[in-house]
Parts: sequence; structure tokens; C-alpha cells
Amino acid sequence: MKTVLIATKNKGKAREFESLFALKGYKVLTLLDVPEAPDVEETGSSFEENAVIKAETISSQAGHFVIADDSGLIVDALDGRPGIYSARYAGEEKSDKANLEKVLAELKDVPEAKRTARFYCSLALASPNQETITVSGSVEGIILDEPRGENGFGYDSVFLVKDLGKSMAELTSDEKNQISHRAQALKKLESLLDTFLEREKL
Ligand SMILES: O=c1nc[nH]c2c1ncn2[C@H]1C[C@H](O)[C@@H](COP(=O)(O)OP(=O)(O)OP(=O)(O)O)O1
Ligand SMILES: [Mg+2]
Repeated sequence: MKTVLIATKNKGKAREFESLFALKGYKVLTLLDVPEAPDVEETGSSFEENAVIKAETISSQAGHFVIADDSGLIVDALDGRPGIYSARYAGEEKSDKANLEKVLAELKDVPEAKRTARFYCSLALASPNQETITVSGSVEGIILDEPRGENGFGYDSVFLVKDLGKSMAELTSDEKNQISHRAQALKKLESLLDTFLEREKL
């Protein structure tokens, strides 16, 4: 079976990539399967830069093509925060619960009409042999005033998907994988991936 290595240590992302790639007949490996993999420092100033840093660092170590995902929540009333700092918004220990509580506290007095937000995902595809490719996807929503739903990860329970009237955590994984920022970015990567993998053989 064809295998793809995703440079992530996030369990929620890993699960989603497993389902998304299963449809295309790929087995997914992540850095959770490589316990000795070092943390890559996200020193970039955009999602794209951080996705490229993660993908290029791990692909040069692995000697193999790699996909990395840098993603997060952009809240308009917070001037775009937490943005690229989404994972470490409430501190370096990276707690999903502390992060979403911090966002809710900051939006405490903000009315619904001004609670617009989006999830954004940048994917980078890198290999020691080729130029890195990036694609992105996003999904629009509104930040709820309290969590709703049990599925998903990260900020899903406080993100009301604009077109569905449900929080991202109220969607099944299949439903989320049809509309999410990650799914949309991956759709754009799909056709490029085939060409990229053909070139890897040259
Ligand atoms: O679909 C999503 N549903 C809810 N929350 C999400 C989603 N997608 C990203 N997020 C949040 C989680 C984390 O707070 C941050 C990603 O940060 P990001 O650096 O890309 O990932 P990470 O550090 O957790 O793992 P890694 O860098 O190893 O891929 O945005
Ligand atoms: Mg990270």
C-alpha cells in the first residue's frame, strides 16, 4: 500500500489525515509513529512559512517526501488571534481546553454579529528532490459563547460552522472531512500530489 508521512504530532490531525487519505488508498504515518522525532520549532510568521519549515525539516531528516499541516483559528474581533499561535495560545504546554477558554474569555462581551472567525490550514509538500508546494483552505464560522459537541479536537467545540448551524464538534468525522479547512486544502493538493510523486521516481 502507498504510504504518506505527515509531519505532525497532533492526534486530532493524524486521525483526520488517516480518514482523508484512506479514501485515496494511502496509509498514513505521522510523527506519533516516530517517538524519537524532535519537535520542529515553528519560527515562521505565517501558516505557510510554518508548514514549509515543518515539511522541509522532516523530509530532509527522513530523506523522503513529507506533508506538513500548519493551521489555526483566526478571530476577527481579536485582530486575527490566536492565528499562528493557536496551539500555544494559553501557554507552551499546548492545552486545547485552556486555549478555547482563553478565546471565550476574550470574547465575553462581544455580540454574536462580531464573533466572526475562520479556520485556516496551510499544507506543505516537501521532498529532498523537489521544490516545496503549498496549498491552503479555510472555513467560515462564528465563535459560540460556550462549547457545543464532543467530536473533533482543538477549537472545534466553540466554532459554529456558518452554513450548517452546528459546531464543528457536533459534526461526525465524515461530515467535518467534507467541509473543513484541512479537507479543502487537501483537495487542492490532490492533483499536484500525483505529479509530484511521479517526479520522485525520476
Ligand atoms: O480542525 C481543527 N479543529 C479545531 N482546532 C484546530 C483545527 N485545526 C487546527 N486547530 C487548532 C489546534 C491547534 O491549537 C492549532 C494548530 O496548531 P499547529 O501548530 O498547526 O498544530 P500542532 O502544534 O497541534 O501540531 P503539529 O504542529 O505537530 O502539526 O490550531
Ligand atoms: Mg505546532
